[in-house]
Amino acid sequence: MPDKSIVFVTGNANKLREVKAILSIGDVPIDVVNQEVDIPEIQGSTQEVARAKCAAAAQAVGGPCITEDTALCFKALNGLPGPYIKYFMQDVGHAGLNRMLDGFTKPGSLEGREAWALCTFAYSPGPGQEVLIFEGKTDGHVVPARGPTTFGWDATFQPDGFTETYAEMDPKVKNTISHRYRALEKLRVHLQALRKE
Ligand SMILES: O=c1nc[nH]c2c1ncn2[C@H]1C[C@H](O)[C@@H](COP(=O)(O)OP(=O)(O)OP(=O)(O)O)O1
Ligand SMILES: [Mg+2]
Repeated sequence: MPDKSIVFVTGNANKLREVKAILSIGDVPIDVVNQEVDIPEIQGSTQEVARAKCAAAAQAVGGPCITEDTALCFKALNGLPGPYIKYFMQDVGHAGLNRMLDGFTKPGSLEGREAWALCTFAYSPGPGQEVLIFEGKTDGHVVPARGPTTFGWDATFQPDGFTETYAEMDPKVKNTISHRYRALEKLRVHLQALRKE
């Protein structure tokens, strides 16, 4: 890669902020340039959705790029809503997501409310070229919303090992344990190897 920047195709300003923050730290900081292009998202597994989106994004920008797909997966529902969490969140909100799990849970207990946040970064070297996938996962529970409701389902996801939801914790802490951070640590290795080519 001739320069030290990468094009991130996303329309989500919160994602962009976290990705910039995470990739700006480290031995070899990576500069992220945003292009906001509306890319259609297919139905399928998280990896199928991610591959198709990145391939279409590379066509749209005419060069190398990364895209990112975030899924929230409920254990009791065998991984659903998964990649469709955006539409569930929009239509039923935090309270509705909680209610979906009430039938699996004893009142006041976290048992049955297990969930994992799954982040799938995809990298395309350019239009028509093979897309690479980098995944990161953080386990936790779905809880009644606590904290600011500015970013998706952050207020309703409590990562394991913490008493705070993603929304309540210091963003710096979220960025060291999140699904996004874990996926970016893998992507970072790949991008650094490309620079040495
Ligand atoms: O760390 C997160 N904490 C809480 N909520 C989150 C997070 N990361 C994504 N989200 C939300 C945004 C969207 O409602 C859905 C993913 O959908 P997803 O298609 O990947 O995102 P998007 O359409 O907003 O942006 P993009 O232009 O990159 O496709 O989960
Ligand atoms: Mg999207």
